[in-house]
Amino acid sequence: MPSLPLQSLCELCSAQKPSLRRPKTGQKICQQCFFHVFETEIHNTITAASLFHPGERVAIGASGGKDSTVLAHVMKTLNERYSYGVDFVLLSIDEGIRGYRDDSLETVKRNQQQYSLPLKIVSYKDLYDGWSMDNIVAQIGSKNNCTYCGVFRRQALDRGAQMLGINHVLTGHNADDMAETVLMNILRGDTARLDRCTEIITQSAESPIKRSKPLKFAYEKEIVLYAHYKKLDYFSTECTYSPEAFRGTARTLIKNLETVRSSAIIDIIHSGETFALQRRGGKNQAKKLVAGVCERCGYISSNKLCKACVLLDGLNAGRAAVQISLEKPGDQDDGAALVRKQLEHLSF
Ligand SMILES: Nc1ncnc2c1ncn2[C@@H]1O[C@H](COP(=O)(O)OP(=O)(O)OP(=O)(O)O)[C@@H](O)[C@H]1O
Repeated sequence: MPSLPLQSLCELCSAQKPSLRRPKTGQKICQQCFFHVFETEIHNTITAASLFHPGERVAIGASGGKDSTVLAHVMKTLNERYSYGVDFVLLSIDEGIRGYRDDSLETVKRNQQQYSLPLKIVSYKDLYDGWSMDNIVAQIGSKNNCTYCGVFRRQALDRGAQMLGINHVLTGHNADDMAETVLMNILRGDTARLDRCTEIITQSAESPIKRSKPLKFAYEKEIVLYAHYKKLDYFSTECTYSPEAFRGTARTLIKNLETVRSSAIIDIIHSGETFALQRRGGKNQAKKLVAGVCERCGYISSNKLCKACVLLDGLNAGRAAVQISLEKPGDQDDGAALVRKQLEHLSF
């Protein structure tokens, strides 16, 4: 029997017919090899960063979307395959967005059964004086709502983890998200954030909880393919409230770059990781945060009030505008903030 031409076999195993072209490398490979390389790359990311230790309890931030569903599936698979000895728990935040989060939480509840993992759901309403995102948008409109949601969700994930006695939360941020963030920080001239945005593990003085991103090098297109071929149960509707325009523009740019050069996503992350940022004589050095507690809610904060309580004060007082500086120490002299300061000192 004549042998098949080489290109009609999987470029990795040379045994099976290829069923897809791998977005990250362009290789034509079979489904089994795709599963294997996708999972193994995540395992390598985990071991290179020593992300877990045996006996550790770790929460997976589970939104029901493709990224965190794939994350939960792969973490369970690798934990069993490589005996990490980690005790995983699904942790979901209910922001209170009707027609979006209520439906995606139903998906997480099914995932809980499918993966036999415990699930904890924490809601904004319970944590924040009865405010849900639907109520917040009804009061402030749809313009700044992502700011509220971001501050509240970050703290809610921490608080949920604390309720579970856990100090490590995984999120499903992928390589595309990370490349977008690098690009946004460059475009904003935000060198302080640029310095740390590619780190796989982050922990701030404002939180006792460690965050990590095991999908940091996983391409979004591969996550979608993996979820599709594994027939994972996930929720694919976008949030009903307005997305951040700046991030959306950076996202489109990344996607366009990817179509002409598939390695662009990894290349941007690599650049972000290896930039040597020039320090300006201590001017750009981060002020040391002194961790204290919020006078109002008692949660960790480096200011008198934590960011969530500052926002809640505004909401409870019926103010619409965001009265909060979301800058981190060291950011003050960068980009737009720097231009603003220079303009303030101009005299005519
Ligand atoms: N409501 C939530 N509850 C728990 N974790 C969340 C929630 N929203 C976001 N996360 C975590 O933060 C990560 C990034 O969230 P983002 O809002 O950017 O969603 P995404 O990129 O669409 O991810 P996904 O596909 O998992 O929804 C998610 O993968 C998840 O781990």
